[in-house]
Amino acid sequence: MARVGLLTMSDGRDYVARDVHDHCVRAEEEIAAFLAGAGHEVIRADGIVTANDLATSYARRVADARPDLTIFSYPVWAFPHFTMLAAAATPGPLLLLGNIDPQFPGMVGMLAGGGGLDQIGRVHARAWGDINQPEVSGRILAQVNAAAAVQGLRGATFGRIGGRPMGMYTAVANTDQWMDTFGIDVEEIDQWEIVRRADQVEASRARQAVKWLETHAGGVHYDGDRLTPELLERQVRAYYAVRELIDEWHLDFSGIKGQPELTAHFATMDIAEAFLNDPYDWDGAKPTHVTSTEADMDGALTMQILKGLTGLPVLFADVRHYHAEREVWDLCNSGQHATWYAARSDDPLENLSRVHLYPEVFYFPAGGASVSHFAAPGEATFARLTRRDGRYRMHVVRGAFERYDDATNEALARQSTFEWPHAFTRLNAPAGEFLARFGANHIHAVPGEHVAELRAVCELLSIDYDGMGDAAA
Ligand SMILES: C[C@H](O)[C@@H](O)[C@@H](O)C(=O)CO
Repeated sequence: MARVGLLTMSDGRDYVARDVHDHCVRAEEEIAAFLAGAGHEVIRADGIVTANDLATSYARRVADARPDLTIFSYPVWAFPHFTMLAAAATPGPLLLLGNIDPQFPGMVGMLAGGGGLDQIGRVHARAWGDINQPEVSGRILAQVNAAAAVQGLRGATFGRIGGRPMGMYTAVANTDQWMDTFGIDVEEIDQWEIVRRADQVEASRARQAVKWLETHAGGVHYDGDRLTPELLERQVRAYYAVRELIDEWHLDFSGIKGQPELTAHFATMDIAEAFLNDPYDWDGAKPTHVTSTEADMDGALTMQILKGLTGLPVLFADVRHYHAEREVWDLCNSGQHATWYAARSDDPLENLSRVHLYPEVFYFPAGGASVSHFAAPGEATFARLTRRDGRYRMHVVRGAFERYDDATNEALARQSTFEWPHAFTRLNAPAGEFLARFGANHIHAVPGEHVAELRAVCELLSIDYDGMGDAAA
């Protein structure tokens, strides 16, 4: 649910404003009803804007409610300086909405206002037409969702637990640039805190959780070495330790370095990361907390934006392999995929029934469980924030998760790392285009179609939109 401000621009001549007043009010009521019907909170101005001082005072009053997006509606010709004054009093994202009604020159009003904003370099979005038309309502809702996701970043705090892993430049972002572009602060927290606090977690809590996993997971494959009940308990303790850090440091999203210190000498963070990203754990339902593997900052930020758009758990994966003969990617992760992706069910037990906990592989001598499953099939939107020569861009590509019969899934997974989670994926972009341009080793996804929203997010953040394949259009 977003908070949307709504102002209607009109004519500055009292005798004209009077004659078009009812038309303006009807148009505003229709927009307000549409937005409320879509589940959003609407903050309407105290009246129709028919004078310069009202443009400022009405806009200030609406801005006081800190809307995620403010819509300037143009059902009739409107004096353009009203737009400029109202925009000056509107700090947040702006959408100009023009009608397509030949009887009333609302389109002229929108273009004159928009042209003025362009002249001063004020970023704004535009929509036009009959709000009852799906392409129009869809464009408006994409802007509303994008604005809510972007505003949701402002004032947030990222918890960077541990530093850069394995020399991974793509995992590290510039904190000044984050504050300037996204309004996000970064807390640097030592991984030692996980080790220290894990020790203090009540044993019974850890045992209870392990019991739940043993009962409900598709399999817990203890081997008496890399995966034992004690190691699984340690991973559960680490999960609770990170939950404590999130609460105490007021973290909105996080990343955990893991390699090599924890994965060599403590345990992997796979259980922690999987269930932090999940909308549940063994204690019941809970909000998801975006947590990136390898403390990947721009990865976590991409996930936080995708969560802001959908409210859903978000996938974090390595771009591990391309099966050219199948034109399918193996999006696997040396860390975790939220277990929700195993069946995308509201019933945690249905998801868990498809999850297998395997002993960690040779990369991770400290051991623990890897959280393995094959992502359930379905359409999805894939995205990743990267930087080119210091400038942010958002790679966006459509695609779909695929899952095959057990034997095929296993055969494909054994070509990479069977024990890790896999999302076999068909992308709507040629592999050559993708590999030539994709600027990171990690990719993120959410179910459904979100290309228009991501394009709007890039406009609002003044970063480059880099659509691939059919998302380029
Ligand atoms: C186990 C390896 O170090 C992996 O973590 C590495 O290949 C990556 O996934 C890097 O993103």
